[in-house]
Amino acid sequence: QNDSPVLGYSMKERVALNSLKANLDNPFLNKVWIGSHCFTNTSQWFGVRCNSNGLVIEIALENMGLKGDLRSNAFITFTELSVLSFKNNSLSGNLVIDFSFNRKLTLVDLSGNLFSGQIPISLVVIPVLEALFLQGNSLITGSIPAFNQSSLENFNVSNNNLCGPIPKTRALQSFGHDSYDGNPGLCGPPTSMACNSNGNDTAEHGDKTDHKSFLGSLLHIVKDYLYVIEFVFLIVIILLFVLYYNKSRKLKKMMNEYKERGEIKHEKSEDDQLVIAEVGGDQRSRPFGNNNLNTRPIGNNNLNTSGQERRKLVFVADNYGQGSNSTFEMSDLLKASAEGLGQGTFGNCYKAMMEGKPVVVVKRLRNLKPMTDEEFTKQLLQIANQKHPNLLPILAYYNNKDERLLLYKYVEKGNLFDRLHGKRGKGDRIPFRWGGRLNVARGVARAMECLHLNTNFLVPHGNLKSTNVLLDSDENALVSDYGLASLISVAAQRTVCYRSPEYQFAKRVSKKSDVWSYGCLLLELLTGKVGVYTAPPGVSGVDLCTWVHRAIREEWTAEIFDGEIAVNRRSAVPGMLRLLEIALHCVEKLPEKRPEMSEVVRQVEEIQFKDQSEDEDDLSLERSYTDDSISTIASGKAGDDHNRK
Ligand SMILES: Nc1ncnc2c1ncn2[C@@H]1O[C@H](COP(=O)(O)OP(=O)(O)OP(=O)(O)O)[C@@H](O)[C@H]1O
Repeated sequence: QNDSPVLGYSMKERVALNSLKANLDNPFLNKVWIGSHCFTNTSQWFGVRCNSNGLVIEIALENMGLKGDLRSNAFITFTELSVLSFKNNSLSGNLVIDFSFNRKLTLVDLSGNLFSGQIPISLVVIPVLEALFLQGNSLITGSIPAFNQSSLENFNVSNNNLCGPIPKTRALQSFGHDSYDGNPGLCGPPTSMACNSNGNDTAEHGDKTDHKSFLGSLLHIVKDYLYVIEFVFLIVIILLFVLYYNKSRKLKKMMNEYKERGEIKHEKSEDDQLVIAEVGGDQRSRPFGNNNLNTRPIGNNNLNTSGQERRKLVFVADNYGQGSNSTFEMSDLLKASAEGLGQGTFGNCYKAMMEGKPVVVVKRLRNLKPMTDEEFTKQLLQIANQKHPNLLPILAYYNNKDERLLLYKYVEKGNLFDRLHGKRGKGDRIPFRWGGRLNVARGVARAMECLHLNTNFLVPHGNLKSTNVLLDSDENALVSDYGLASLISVAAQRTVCYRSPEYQFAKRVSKKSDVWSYGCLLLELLTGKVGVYTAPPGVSGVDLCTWVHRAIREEWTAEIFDGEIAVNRRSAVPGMLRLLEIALHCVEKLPEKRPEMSEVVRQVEEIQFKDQSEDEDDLSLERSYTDDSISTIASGKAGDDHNRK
């Protein structure tokens, strides 16, 4: 198979790519898929990436209006393929693709097409599959195969025509109903549609697409429900009785404990649980819950983790837990209106608004690795003890056996991703100029240096990206989510953003992978382009490293910098070029070639910012970009691959 060492690519893969090209017959691909598709780790073919052996590891052709179908054997040659994405095209035909030779696939995204047929069974046996997106094809039918890879972190088959019960595998049951919504024939948890007694969905077999048959089967459900309703009622009564019995027993025990310590004040159950509505499509405000925990804020840095303390909000930030306005209790939080902010790697985030209290953000942690309460508290306090003006402090945490929450101040100006990419092309966008971006680059570098230098911490950030950089009222950077990668399972860590090349092998985050992420963040700041790994659903991004290297190599130099900073012209160009050089140094393929964060801070701080008003009318932009400076960067720091041409 591997004829790559001699040629720099595999001949078989070349034949397969050419056959894919012929099959898709897309004018753009026909034009640009020429020459060698790989030369060791360099690919000039749009959407194709190769590894150092010249084998294809990624085919990503997204949002290109591609038509036609994908042959069943289209990918069997690509044994090293890790990422396959055709999202948001118009591909059709039966999805009988054979993936059994693609044992290294981590991401398959065929969402937003017109595929029909069943979910390929060969995907079930891919041991490292982390993400499968098939949503929005409308025509995919049949049942969901029993995916159960422990690596599977993202799964979405919504808005198709799937049917039958959702297999009760651990992996499939771990996703929310939104991964399955829009399939009228699917039943069983996590959907709210019950399956009938034959194990089939209540809407009969989902292959039937017409609404009439669906309505007919709905009547059938109602009939079935009438039969089981008495039984359910009986079960509920028994459960309530058992719950009541348990609760009163625990209450008695707790009262006795309090009595023994002469501390009895309130009568509350230990079992009171926090209930927070999950984030759904509907992001309207709603109350967090109506439980009434007996909680009170404790003083600053009160780190007592006894059983009683565990059920309270523990305030860990400076200036919290003392001032009358800033303090609040879990009961205030439970009464707050909550607005979903998003679903991230570490859990869901909510904005909580309490009457007369500061607005806070609650992060409900999930995917935590197994650890005792004490271990959790210890690690969390290590994170909370990181103090730096560019790190978003943790205000408080809540550690209960079923629920672990982190609380942060709500940062009004939102995140860097929205600042960079939001409202583009709209009249109300406030331009994000060079000075502001340089300030953010500096702030983030300092925050990362602080994390890397603190010998008591020594946990890398692990998930640096533009949505984890928040902007305070003066647009200073506040890095968030630092250290949380150390709390989550290794499987969940695989979803971290901006995967560095060595991450593919080591599967662990490190200081050097943080440096890589910082370099990618700089490229996002400089180009104003959405990175492929940070792109939210429905937005396509580019692989920033590949794109910038290619732009330098092919001398599209005037296109590298975002138009909004390009207007700063003469005064800014040397600084922009220097920052680009630093970014390219940070994204060196070999981790040992990347600089330490303290070196990066020194270099970024050396960049001088001159008042841009000096040269507002300067029209020498083109000249600035076509001078020798960019080619110097290309031949110096940007790595070997762009020197080859
Ligand atoms: N303290 C905060 N103030 C304002 N917005 C916040 C705050 N914390 C998080 N956000 C925003 O809430 C959204 C969800 O955040 P969250 O950290 O859960 O996910 P993420 O950053 O998109 O992904 P990940 O979990 O991988 O970091 C993001 O847009 C983030 O910028």
